[in-house]
Amino acid sequence: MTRIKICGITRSEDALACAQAGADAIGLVFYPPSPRHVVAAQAAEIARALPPFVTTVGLFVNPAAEQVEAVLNKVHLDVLQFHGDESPEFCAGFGVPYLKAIRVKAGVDLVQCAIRYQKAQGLLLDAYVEGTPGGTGQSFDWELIPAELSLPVILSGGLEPANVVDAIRRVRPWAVDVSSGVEESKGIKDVAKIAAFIEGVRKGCKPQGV
Ligand SMILES: O=C(O)c1ccccc1N[C@@H]1O[C@H](COP(=O)(O)O)[C@@H](O)[C@H]1O
Repeated sequence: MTRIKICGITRSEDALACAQAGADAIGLVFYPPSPRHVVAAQAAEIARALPPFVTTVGLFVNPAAEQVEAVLNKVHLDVLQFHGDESPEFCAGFGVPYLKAIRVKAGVDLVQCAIRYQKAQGLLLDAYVEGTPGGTGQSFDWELIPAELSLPVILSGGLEPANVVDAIRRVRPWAVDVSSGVEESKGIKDVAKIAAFIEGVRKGCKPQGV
């Protein structure tokens, strides 16, 4: 079954709703310009509210190493997600597994990206939108994803209940990641959309016609 990460959680009740609906991971955004930004104390409270076996992912965009260390000292994060121009050495420097986000547009060599970030747990593929590092609700052309990559693919960018079945059937990613598509407003999740999204993932994983 394709794993599910729901990102941009700002409230403990939303984190719990994700877990209860069957999400495998939640994402906490440590990027101050984002409308989904959380401070460390808030993130620690959200992480503590989670039941066992739900992974917490911390998202950063071109952070200073001290910023990541400061968050790690206060919040239990299982995985780091780097969404900027961080080098492989920087990403690997915290002793915590990481995902590298790549903003996909025509001409991006994803095979080379997977080789460059070979120590990552996976490549998270998001839409390239000029001037915005992510969380845009925009999707990209999934045909740009090579059939074979040396890292697991986490598909993101504009996923929502209405397109996730097709996304899974076409891309067959290791995991999907959604933020805008399950929101009621920026940073506030919609429980019905989360349930519909997860149902869509399950449907997309089944053989067609079942
Ligand atoms: O969520 C944000 O505000 C954000 C800010 C900066 C970088 C990434 C961000 N979110 C991530 O973007 C992708 C796609 O999100 P969406 O579903 O299209 O809204 C996802 O990985 C979010 O975690």
